This record gives sequence, C-alpha cells and structure tokens, in this order.
Amino acid sequence: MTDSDPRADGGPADSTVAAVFDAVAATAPEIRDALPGRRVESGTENASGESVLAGDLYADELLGEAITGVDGVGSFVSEEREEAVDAGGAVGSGPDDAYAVAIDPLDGSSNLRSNNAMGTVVGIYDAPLPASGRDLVAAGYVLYGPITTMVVADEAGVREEVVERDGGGADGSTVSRSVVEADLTLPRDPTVYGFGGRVPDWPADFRAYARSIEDDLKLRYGGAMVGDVNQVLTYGGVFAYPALRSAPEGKLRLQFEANPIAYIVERAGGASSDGTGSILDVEPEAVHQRTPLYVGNEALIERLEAAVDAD
Ligand SMILES: O=P(O)(O)OC[C@H]1O[C@](O)(COP(=O)(O)O)[C@@H](O)[C@@H]1O
Ligand SMILES: [Mg+2]
Ligand SMILES: [Mg+2]
Repeated sequence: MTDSDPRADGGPADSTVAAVFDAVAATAPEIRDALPGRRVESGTENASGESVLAGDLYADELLGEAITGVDGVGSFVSEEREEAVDAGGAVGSGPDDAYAVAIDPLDGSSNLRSNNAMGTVVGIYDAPLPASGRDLVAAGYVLYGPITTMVVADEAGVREEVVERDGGGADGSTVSRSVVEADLTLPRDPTVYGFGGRVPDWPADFRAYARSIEDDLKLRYGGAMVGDVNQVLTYGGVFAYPALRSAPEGKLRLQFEANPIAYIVERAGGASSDGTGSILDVEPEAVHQRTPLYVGNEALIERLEAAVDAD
C-alpha cells in the first residue's frame, strides 16, 4: 500500500488492477537501487533469443513475486520466462474470474551498461495469454529516468505519477506516489519522432516516411521503448519499431510491449498501428510473438499507414 493513494484522483476502480499497480510501484525503488551491481550479462538467453542481463533477471524475480501475490491475478508471464506462471484462479472476463498479467521487467535493458533510461511495462488482460490487446483492462509503465515515474492507463484515461522511496508511512508504506498529470493526453502539435532499427534495414516505404517526418519533427531516440514513447506522450509525435527487411515482424513483443503501449497511447488520444490497423486488433498467436509497432498522434499514424500501404 502507498501513503498517497492516486485512486482518490480518479484511478482504476477495480481493486485487482489497483493492487497490481501498487505492487509495481512498491517494487520500483528496489529495482532502481539494485541496478548498479547488475549491469553484467547473466550468461543466459530469453525466449526471444536475446542475452539477459543480471538486472533483467532481478527485476523479473521481484516483479514476479509481487504480482503473483496479488489477489485476483490468475496467470503471470514475462519477457524473461518461457511459459506463463499459474498464479491460482481461472483467467477470464467473468465477474469472478482472475486477470492475466504480462510484463517486460526491464525494457531497454541494453541501456543499463551505458546508464541511460529504462523501464518496466505492464499489461493486465481479462483473457488467458496470449491475448488480444482488446482484452486489456489496464496497462502502464515505470520509467527509470532522472525521476521514477509511473504512467497508468485504464478505462478512465491515463495518469502520470512520481514514485519515490518513503521512510515508511503510518500504514507501513515504503513508497509514496503523487499524481503529477491526472489526465495525460498527447499534445495536438507533435514535435518529436524516434524510430528503431538500422536505417539500411528499413523497407523503402518506411524510409520514405521517415524522410518526410524529418522535415517536421525533431529526432528523440534513446533505445528504450518506454523512454522513447514517454517523449511522444509528453511532446507529441511518433515512435516506431518498424518491420525490418531482415525481420518483417520487427523486434517488439505483442503481449509485453506493443499491446500495453498501444493501449496507453490510444487512451491518451493517440493511435497505434502494426502497419495496417490498430495494434489492439493484432491476432494473438504466441506469448513471445513479435510485431512492428507504430504509435503517436493520429495524423502521423494515418500518414504512416498510407505510406506503407502504398508499396
Ligand atoms: O537496439 P535497437 O535495435 O534500437 O532496439 C531498441 C528496442 O529494443 C528494446 O530495448 C527491447 O526491449 P528489451 O530491452 O526489453 O528487450 C526496446 O526497448 C527498444 O525500443
Ligand atoms: Mg522491452
Ligand atoms: Mg526487457
């Protein structure tokens, strides 16, 4: 529990959803504190074939324990785990059914060695995984920047909180959370863009789109999706990890990364796409499935879809 409850400011009504974000917020300072000693390779690969840092594993363990301990969470899966963990209770959309939670424990963890921003991504689904983005009931992310912030999206909208370690409130809390933006929406006039992947690996249609975007917007790319998407939510613009010539499915994973981010951006008044339509409509096929991801101001996403359709 926290000593300043953001739900009083119009957050999620659902107690399980609120408890999941309580757990994530409570874990954030601990993850942050543990990072300095965990910048090295763990010597293992994850289900996506990527090498795992000690920080990835530590965050995964801590969050796994905290989230599976929440009443009403029936299933848990992470980028760093091959299979979903049964947390007790059947997952579904009925009133007594449990939720499934998917996380990317450390997003952008290659930034750990170079000491740049990273995050944690969370998606809460009312359907067994792999699930459609339409089954999300809430999603959010923690951004470990100069300040630790948490962005939470649900039916009611999107809010941003600052999360800080607390000396310990009367209720035994260890973190304090203050809402700094109760109704986060994308600015109407976009100013930034950030696109992942190597430029020579971009398909010609996406390269042409990028060239046209460069005329209007400033480049902001830090190599952590959460940090780069937070730029777009703050200043307006477009983030993409596109389909690549060498990897038509792109890099980002639908369950842990693309769906939660698309949900947040759409709730904030923006749009998402896999190149043809909303990410939230992508058919779920596997827990670790990848998808191209484009999110941002609606007009920029419409322009993207027109550009990549034209090829
Ligand atoms: O190094 P690249 O190819 O630009 O990839 C960057 C992308 O990969 C990621 O780091 C993948 O996330 P993980 O660190 O969770 O594997 C994204 O955060 C980021 O957008
Ligand atoms: Mg990631
Ligand atoms: Mg990760």
